[in-house]
Amino acid sequence: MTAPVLTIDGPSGAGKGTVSRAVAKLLGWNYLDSGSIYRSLAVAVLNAGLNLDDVPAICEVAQAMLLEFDCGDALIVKLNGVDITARLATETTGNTASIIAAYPDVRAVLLQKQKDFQQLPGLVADGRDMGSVVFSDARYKVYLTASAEERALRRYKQLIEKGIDANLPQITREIEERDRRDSQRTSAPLTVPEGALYIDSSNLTIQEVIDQVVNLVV
Ligand SMILES: Nc1ncnc2c1ncn2[C@@H]1O[C@H](COP(=O)(O)OP(=O)(O)O)[C@@H](O)[C@H]1O
Ligand SMILES: Nc1ccn([C@@H]2O[C@H](COP(=O)(O)OP(=O)(O)O)[C@@H](O)[C@H]2O)c(=O)n1
Repeated sequence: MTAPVLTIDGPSGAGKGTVSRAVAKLLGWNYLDSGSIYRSLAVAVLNAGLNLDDVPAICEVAQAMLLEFDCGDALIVKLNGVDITARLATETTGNTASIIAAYPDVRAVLLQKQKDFQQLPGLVADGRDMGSVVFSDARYKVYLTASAEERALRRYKQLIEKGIDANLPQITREIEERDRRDSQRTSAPLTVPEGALYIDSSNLTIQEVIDQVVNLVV
């Protein structure tokens, strides 16, 4: 039996990670935070001091990197044996991830690493192209969004809570820039997958979103 997949795609700060983790826990399913794979590669690329337009070198780093995920209450990620969890959350990492994620060759190298997460009893997969490309035949699909102002405010509060210095106007600009880059790239752009349940969470609580998503499956 193939494991059923629930995909949750959407822009930065929409609540994908929060909702996906909660839904995976409620269903007892596995969880793939595909953005953390792109973010981990961004850390590896920054560590190696590569130029962000050196695609062959980025692909080489992507192929060689060894990632370990510990999906307990909080996600812990190790890159080649070193805990990089704290560096994953920064906006520098997120923006770098968005730049290198636009290269089709880079996406191709990371494809199988993501597909490997489809294991019984099921998978909740969060990202930009989960329902459109990586798990295009998923049984359940959600597109989760919110206004750019609301998403910037959420991200700002999240960074401050983590003790990371943050500036709201700058985050708003970066969110808009990332939306543009993620939606306009030619390879696996951010899009509403066919048949997806569309949820605008601007005026919904986290619990209300979780309820809508779980209702799709049970
Ligand atoms: N519906 C909501 N209402 C208010 N805050 C939310 C909502 N959904 C998520 N958040 C908060 O917004 C922040 C970003 O959520 P996150 O799950 O990291 O988004 P994404 O994975 O889409 O980038 C988190 O601090 C989270 O608690
Ligand atoms: N499936 C995915 C997931 C992330 N990404 C890229 O990786 C970046 C970081 O992803 P993320 O999910 O951690 O970002 P947030 O939504 O948490 O800000 C995104 O801006 C995308 O450019 C992607 O291209 N495809």
